[in-house]
Amino acid sequence: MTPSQTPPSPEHILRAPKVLLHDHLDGGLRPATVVELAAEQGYDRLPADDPDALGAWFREAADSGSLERYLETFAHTVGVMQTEEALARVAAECVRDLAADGVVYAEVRYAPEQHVARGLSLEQVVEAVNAGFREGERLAAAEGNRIRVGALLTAMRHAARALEIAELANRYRDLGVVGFDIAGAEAGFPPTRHLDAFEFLKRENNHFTIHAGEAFGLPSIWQALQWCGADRLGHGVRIIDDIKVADDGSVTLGRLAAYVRDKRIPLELCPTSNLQTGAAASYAEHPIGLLRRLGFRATVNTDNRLMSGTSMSREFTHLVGTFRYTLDDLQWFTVNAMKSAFIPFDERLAMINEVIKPGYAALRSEWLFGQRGSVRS
Ligand SMILES: O=c1[nH]cnc2c1ncn2[C@H]1C[C@H](O)[C@@H](CO)O1
Ligand SMILES: [Zn+2]
Repeated sequence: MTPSQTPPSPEHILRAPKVLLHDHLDGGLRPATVVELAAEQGYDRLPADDPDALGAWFREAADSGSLERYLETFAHTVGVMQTEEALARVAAECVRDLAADGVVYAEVRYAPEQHVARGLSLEQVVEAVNAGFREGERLAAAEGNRIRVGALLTAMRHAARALEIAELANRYRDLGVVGFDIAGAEAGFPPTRHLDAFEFLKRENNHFTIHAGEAFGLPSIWQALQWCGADRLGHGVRIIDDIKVADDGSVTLGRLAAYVRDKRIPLELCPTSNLQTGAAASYAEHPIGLLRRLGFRATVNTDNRLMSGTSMSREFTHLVGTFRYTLDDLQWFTVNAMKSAFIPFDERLAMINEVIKPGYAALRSEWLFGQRGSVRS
């Protein structure tokens, strides 16, 4: 048995370099931080004051089988992220937590319009988060975990501020913001409501992803790609509805699924989140297994670490346990994600060749030679 035939250990999964494209800043707070920020800011609506109980509350409340109910839990995180100090703290902790989990590159998203309830301007929100990200990168490096983080600015699809947020993302381009997104309830809020924002970004040669094909199916994916011109799909998991597997195992792709695969459209898959919102019934039945086999540009993501009680290592561990994935598979997902990032091509390539591939090669060689550090002794 070689490392290419054996599922990796939890320790190897933790240390494997990982890339995360779909993670919400307001979905990844430490429970203890929510409690402390609520006390500092006089937020008195938390459902629990003890961090463990609060963490359990978020996971259970988000586990409803409905995206709309899942989204209700964000009132409590957004509720305590209304000052520059709170935003910078949450952003710095996010980066340190991701880095400690072995994430080497991440794009973290949030909706600036949700953080202005106590008087901050959109610019102040973006600058506070950026400052927190830079501080988190510095602290993580000092802890021995190097990571690079870019922000994605999200507009809420039920609101009407998408163009304004797209313009904001464009203004902060090269200043920490690498792209744009829309999120929120999908059914009843098609992405074409925000065409002006997407057309603006295309004219500016900027990048965006769209949450599509999570709670609603193919029409949402089709609009996101063919009307709006999304570079990536947030989730996109319902593309499975356009794939037929016959009893003899033969597979037929519909026109849209074929387009997604042929054009190498990145799918930001979030397995645990999908189980909670009812988009998939179990890890074993999650479309990621088939999409990986068919060679779609599939990536693995956390979506909301707090609401899903997850991390990149946990997502990988579930997949390894379910599909017997090896280090080769984890490298494949990671390289897919790095290829799909919104930073410049030469920087993506350098991350792949200088960080990701050597990182996986080192783990394989450790496996072959027995134990950590034994390669040269
Ligand atoms: O999985 C999701 N689908 C749609 N919207 C989502 C998801 N996770 C988080 N959001 C929303 C709630 C957050 O407040 C917002 C910005 O991060 O994005
Ligand atoms: Zn999401």
